[in-house]
Parts: sequence; structure tokens; C-alpha cells
Amino acid sequence: MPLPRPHITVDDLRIGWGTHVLMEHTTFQVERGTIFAILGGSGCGKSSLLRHLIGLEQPQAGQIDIDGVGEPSRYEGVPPFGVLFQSGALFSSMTLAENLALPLTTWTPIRGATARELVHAKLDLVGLGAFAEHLPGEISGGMKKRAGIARALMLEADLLFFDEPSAGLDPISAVELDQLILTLSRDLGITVIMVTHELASIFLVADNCIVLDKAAKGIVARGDPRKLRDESEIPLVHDFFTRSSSGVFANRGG
Ligand SMILES: Nc1ncnc2c1ncn2[C@@H]1O[C@H](COP(=O)(O)OP(=O)(O)OP(=O)(O)O)[C@@H](O)[C@H]1O
Repeated sequence: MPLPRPHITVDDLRIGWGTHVLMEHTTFQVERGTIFAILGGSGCGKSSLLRHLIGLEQPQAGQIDIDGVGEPSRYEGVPPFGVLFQSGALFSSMTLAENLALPLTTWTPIRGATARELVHAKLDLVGLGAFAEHLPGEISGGMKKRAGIARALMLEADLLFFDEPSAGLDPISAVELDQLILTLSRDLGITVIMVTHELASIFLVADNCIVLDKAAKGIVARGDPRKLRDESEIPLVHDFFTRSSSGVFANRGG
């Protein structure tokens, strides 16, 4: 039987601006239904890579293919993925239900009772069924992130991108968010790509990862983060997975 096609294929990517090259010869794949973490010290290019994967910026060279369709910028109409930025990016003057209905009114003809049902189903999925009429300012940071996830799922995307999902959350909310990400992947088969610094989160949820390094201009390690932690003989990879939050690697990129 042929192997299933990866959900994302990145081939010999070069990211840079003018003569400045941030990352080159960057090749990796993300299997469907898995949780994939983009890791590395500050300034190594994690967020830049994420912006390229979702088509906000164009690479200097190389290819990004999502679902065999081609580069993200080539999509017309509904994007085939959801994105959750650090802030959650909810509109503060709109209720959670109104925020979640926005993708439907922007991209589909669905309105009225059907729209309300879809909104409530997604709020239930993230445990916010009782908060439909609340404004973002009336709920906690963790709840805002979960509402952002619900909104990112409104168009039934099977691919989600997260930039620092647990940034700014207390430890309990961060664990709840990790559990939700695991549920989305394990129960719904959604592929998750996340940029994160949080070691606890990486070890709990990520199936696979790449570790980027600024000096190396690209990937220095890849694979199961728990195996990399226990077995990698590359000093900076070992430092990354065993550091305290103010450790050596965190300051490397500068
Ligand atoms: N549009 C741009 N033009 C020029 N340089 C850029 C641009 N975008 C990012 N950079 C540079 O690329 C480098 C990597 O930035 P990026 O935010 O991707 O790193 P990061 O690994 O996500 O860092 P952090 O963990 O601190 O958020 C930085 O030096 C940044 O200044």
C-alpha cells in the first residue's frame, strides 16, 4: 500500500530579505493528524517560518506544499487551515458567538439558525458552550485562546497553526489548552503546527519537531522531542531540551 501523502511538504526553502538569509536548505514534512512543533532559540526564525507556511510571506526559494495543492498564497477563497495568533485576535466589541459567526458570514452563505447551531457546536467543543453571549473582555486568557481555536475551526479546517499557544497563560490554563490541542488531533484527526518555547507543552503534545538554529541558518535536529531530549548528542539540542527558561539556548539567537 502506498504511504499516505504528508499534509505539508517543505522542500529546500530559503527565507530571507534582500541579501540577508535567515534560513536555507530547509526541508521537512508534516504527517496528517500529527502535532508538529517548530522549536529553537529567540530570533532563529520560528515565526517567520510560520508566516511563510500560511502564505503571509513568500520564500526566496524552495517550495511549500499543503495537501498537494501548492503554495498557500495560491489558494483562492476559503483558506484550508485555521490560524491562532498569540493574542487570540477576537473582536472585543462582539460576543463570542458573533466572533465565531464571522468566518461563516465572510466565506459562506450560511446564516440564521444553521449558523447559530454551528457556532454553538464549536463553542461546546472547546468547553465554552455557556459563554456564547459573553464579550472577550469578560472571560479569562485561556478561555479567549479556546474561543480563538473554536473560531479557527468554524470552516472545518483539518490543519491548525498556533503561534505560542500558551504564552501568557497560567500553568493550569496552559495545561487545559494542551489537552484541547491533543483532543483536536487525536479525536478529530486535525494536523497541528505550533511554534512554542514551553518545554512541558512540547513533551506533552508534540509527536514530532524541528529545532532551528540562527547560526546554522536552518534545522539542526528533527524527530520525537522526547527522544531528542534523551538521546541527542548535539550540545545545543541537548541544551534546548534540558534548559531552564533562562538557559543558554534561550539566549543564543540574540
Ligand atoms: N520582514 C522582515 N524583514 C527583515 N527581517 C525580518 C523580517 N521578519 C523577521 N525578520 C528577522 O528575522 C529574524 C527571526 O525573527 P523571528 O521572529 O522569525 O524569530 P523567532 O524564532 O520567532 O523569535 P522569537 O522566539 O524571539 O519570537 C529576526 O532577526 C527578525 O528581525
